[in-house]
Amino acid sequence: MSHVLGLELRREAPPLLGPLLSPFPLAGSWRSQMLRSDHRFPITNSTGAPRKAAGKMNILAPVRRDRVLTELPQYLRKEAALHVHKDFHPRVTCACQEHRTGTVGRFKISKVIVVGDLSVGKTCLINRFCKDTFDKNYKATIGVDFEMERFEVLGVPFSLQLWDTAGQERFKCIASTYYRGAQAIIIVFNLNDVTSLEHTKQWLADALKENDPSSVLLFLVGSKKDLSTPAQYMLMEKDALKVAQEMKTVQRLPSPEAVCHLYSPRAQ
Ligand SMILES: Nc1nc2c(ncn2[C@@H]2O[C@H](COP(=O)(O)OP(=O)(O)OP(=O)(O)O)[C@@H](O)[C@H]2O)c(=O)[nH]1
Repeated sequence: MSHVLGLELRREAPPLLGPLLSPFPLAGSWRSQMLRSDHRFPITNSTGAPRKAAGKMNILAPVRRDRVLTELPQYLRKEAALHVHKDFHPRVTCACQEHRTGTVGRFKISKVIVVGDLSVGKTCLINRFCKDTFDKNYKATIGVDFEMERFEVLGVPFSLQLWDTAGQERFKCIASTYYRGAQAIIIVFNLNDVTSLEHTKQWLADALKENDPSSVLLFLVGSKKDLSTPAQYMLMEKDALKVAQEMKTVQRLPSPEAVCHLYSPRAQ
């Protein structure tokens, strides 16, 4: 199961990530950190004993069933859609089927960074997505954390790297070194804390220092919906949509991708 893979990855990151990341020039933060370090990560089994060297080792677990998309989900609102087509371009499908994906290689990997104020719910959002869990106890992220989710989209293997960054000021410096090479930025704010919404502009500005605004996808996500009253929620939604619009205009982001999602990992 891919959420297990996420945990496994942390223990055995370099051997697994090596072949995954090598064809992808942008997802370099983790890799370059590892390349810079002198550590050697032994390949071990669950008991910690080294695995036998096998001729060929199938290290990837099958893609989780709910991560196999046989058709692209249709958008609910066109203005909030990442794609408006029903299928890949025939040339893309053909190239994938014939393994002619060139420099992209066998795997397509996208890097997503999740940023936002302290305790807004970034880790919970990722955990709900990757492990379908929710922890009500707060444990601050130190520096960065990392999850990997594998998909199969219209028969094409696809992996998502999710980088969970710390919201605490003292870790900002470490976390920001992992911003580079993101294809998507998720900025989280707390629906019950207007200051966290105001701070999203600064989080975006910092993340865009390391990324190309013309190609990055942006999501503004409001968390802790279960803790707000309908009246509070309506007000906040209005403000959040305004901020999302402002972000698009100020940062000249490509239009439909700056979208506002309002979310609660508890309520789902
Ligand atoms: N009620 C409720 N609590 C939430 C929700 N999302 C997160 N929390 C709680 O808020 C606290 C902080 O959540 P985290 O996900 O750790 O926050 P974070 O943004 O990762 O925090 P940092 O790592 O410090 O940046 C935890 O106690 C969570 O249980 C939500 O949607 N509803």
